[in-house]
Amino acid sequence: MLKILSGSQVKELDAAYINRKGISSLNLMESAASGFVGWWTAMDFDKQLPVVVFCGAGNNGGDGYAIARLLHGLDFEVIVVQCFTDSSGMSPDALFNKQSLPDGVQVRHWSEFAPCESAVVIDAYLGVGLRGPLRQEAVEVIQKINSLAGLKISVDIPSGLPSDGLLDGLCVRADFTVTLAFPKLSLLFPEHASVAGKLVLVDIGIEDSDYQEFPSTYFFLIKKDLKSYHRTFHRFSHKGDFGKIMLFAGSIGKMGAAVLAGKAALRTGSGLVTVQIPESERQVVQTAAPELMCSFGLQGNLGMFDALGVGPAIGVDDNAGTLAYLFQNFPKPMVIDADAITLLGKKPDLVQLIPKGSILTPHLVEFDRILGRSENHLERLEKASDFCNKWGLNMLIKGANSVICLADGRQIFNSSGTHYMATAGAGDVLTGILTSLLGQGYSPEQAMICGVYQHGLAGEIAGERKRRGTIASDIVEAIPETFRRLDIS
Ligand SMILES: NC(=O)C1=CN([C@@H]2O[C@H](COP(=O)(O)OP(=O)(O)OC[C@H]3O[C@@H](n4cnc5c(N)ncnc54)[C@H](O)[C@@H]3O)[C@@H](O)[C@H]2O)[C@@H](O)CC1
Ligand SMILES: Nc1ncnc2c1ncn2[C@@H]1O[C@H](COP(=O)(O)OP(=O)(O)O)[C@@H](O)[C@H]1O
Ligand SMILES: [K+]
Repeated sequence: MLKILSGSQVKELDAAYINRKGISSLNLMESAASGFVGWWTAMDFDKQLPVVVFCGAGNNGGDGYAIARLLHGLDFEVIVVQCFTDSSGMSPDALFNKQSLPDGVQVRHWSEFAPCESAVVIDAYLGVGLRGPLRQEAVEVIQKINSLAGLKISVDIPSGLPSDGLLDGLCVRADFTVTLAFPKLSLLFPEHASVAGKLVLVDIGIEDSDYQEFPSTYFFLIKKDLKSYHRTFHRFSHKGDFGKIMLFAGSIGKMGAAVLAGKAALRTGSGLVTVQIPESERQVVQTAAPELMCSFGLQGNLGMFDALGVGPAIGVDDNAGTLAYLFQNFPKPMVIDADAITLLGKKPDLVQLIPKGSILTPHLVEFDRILGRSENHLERLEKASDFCNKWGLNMLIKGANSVICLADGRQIFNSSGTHYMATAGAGDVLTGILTSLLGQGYSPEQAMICGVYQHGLAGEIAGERKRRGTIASDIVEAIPETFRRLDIS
C-alpha cells in the first residue's frame, strides 16, 4: 500500500531513496519524466498538435524540461514556456535539464508567449514546493495557463494547489494530473475534483519499503495490494467455510435493495445468504434470485449467522428497536449502511451499543447525519478518525476515492471506481460485498480493503461496457470478473 506523505516529506523521501540506492537526484527526475512520457505514449496524442510545456524554476519545472526533451525525441513539436525571469534561483537539476534541451525545442518567456491555435499544455510550473500564498507573477502565469484552450496536463499537482491542504485562491485547472510516486493528499478531496481532473499515478521506482520511516496515517490502496489481503480456500472447503450471512434490507416498494445486496453477497462467494424482509414481499426476492433465502420478523436465532449487514432501504421510522436488538444480540462486527446510519443520527445513544469492529458505510449526506456538517474533506477525515477511535468502529466514507477509516487512525483512500457508479443501488451492492467477506472470515480491515477495491473495480468493468447506462445490477454481474482480474481463485 502506498503511504501518502506530506509535500514537505517528499524532499526527505527523495533524499533517503537517493542515498540508499546510490543514485543521483537527476536519475529520479529522469524516472519521473520517463514515467510521465510512458503514460503520454499510451494516450496516443496526435503528433500534429504542438506541446506547450510551462516550466518553473524548481524541480517541478525540472520535470517539465526533461519531459520536453523526451517528447521532442518522440517527434512532437515542443515549446517550452519559461515561467521565471531570473535563472539564478533555479534548482540545480532543473538548470541541468534546461541546459540539456535540444536545439529543436523553442523556448519563450511566459510574458511573451502568445497562445497558439490548439496545443496540449503541460503544467510543470509549481509542484509540492509551493509555500504560502501565490506571488503576483505566479497568479498571472496561472491565469495565462488557464486561459489556454487545449487539454491541460499537470505534472505532480496542478500548479497553485497546496499538496496537503485546501485550495485558497487560484490554481491550474487540469484535465489530467499525472502525479509522481504517490497521490498528493489534496488530489483526493472532492472539493478539488474540478481542478485535479483525472488522476494518473506514475511509479518512479520508489518502493513501499522506502516509505516506512516516514510517519503518515494516510494510505492509497492500489491493485497490487489486493492479493495479500484475501483468504485462500482449499479443495476441501465446504459451504460452511464461505459463511452464512443475513442482510436486513428492503421494504415495501424498495425491495431492490435486498435483491441487489443479496445477489452481490452471493457473487462475492457467500455460502448461504438470507435476507430479512417484510413477508408480503417474499415473491419479489424469490423470483429475482432463487439462491437467496428469506426470513420475516425478528426471529431469535441470530447466532447461526457469521455476519450481518443492516440498513439498505429498511426505512427509518420503526426500526430503532430493531437496531438496538441487533446490536445487543449479535456480538460480532456487522455492516451498517443507509437507513441504519440515518437512524443512528436520530438516535445517537445507539452508537455505544454497536459491536466493536463494525463497519459504517455513509455517503457524504449520511456522514453529516451522524457527525454533523463539515466545512471540507480534511475536517471530515478528522471527525471520522475521532469517531472510529472513540467507539472502536470502522467507517467507509463513500464517494470517488472512498476512504477506509480504521479504528487505529489509518485512513486508506481507494483508487478503483468510476463516476459510472453514481447510480441508485450501488451502495447496496457494497453492503452485500462487505457482509459476504465478513461472513467468509475476513477481519473488518481485510473485508473493507478487498470489498471496497473490488466494488470499485466491478464498477469500472461494468462502466467499460455500459458507460452512463451502467446500473447497480451490472456492478453485481461484474463482481466475478474482479476475482479473475486480481488472480484470486
Ligand atoms: N519523489 C517525488 O515525488 C519527485 C518529485 N519531483 C518533482 O519535484 C517537485 C518538487 O520540487 P521543489 O521542491 O523544487 O518545488 P517546486 O518545483 O514544486 O516549487 C519550487 C518553486 O516554486 C516557487 N514557489 C514556491 N512557493 C511559491 C509561491 N507561493 N508563489 C510563487 N512561487 C512559489 C519557488 O520559488 C520555486 O521556484 C515535485 O512536485 C515533483 O514535480 C521529481 O523531480 C522527482 C521525484
Ligand atoms: N464518482 C464516483 N467515483 C467512484 N465511485 C463512486 C462515484 N460515485 C459513487 N461511487 C460509489 O458508488 C457507491 C454509491 O453508494 P450510495 O451513495 O450509498 O448509493 P445508493 O444509496 O444509491 O446505493 C459508493 O460505494 C461510492 O463510492
Ligand atoms: K505542476
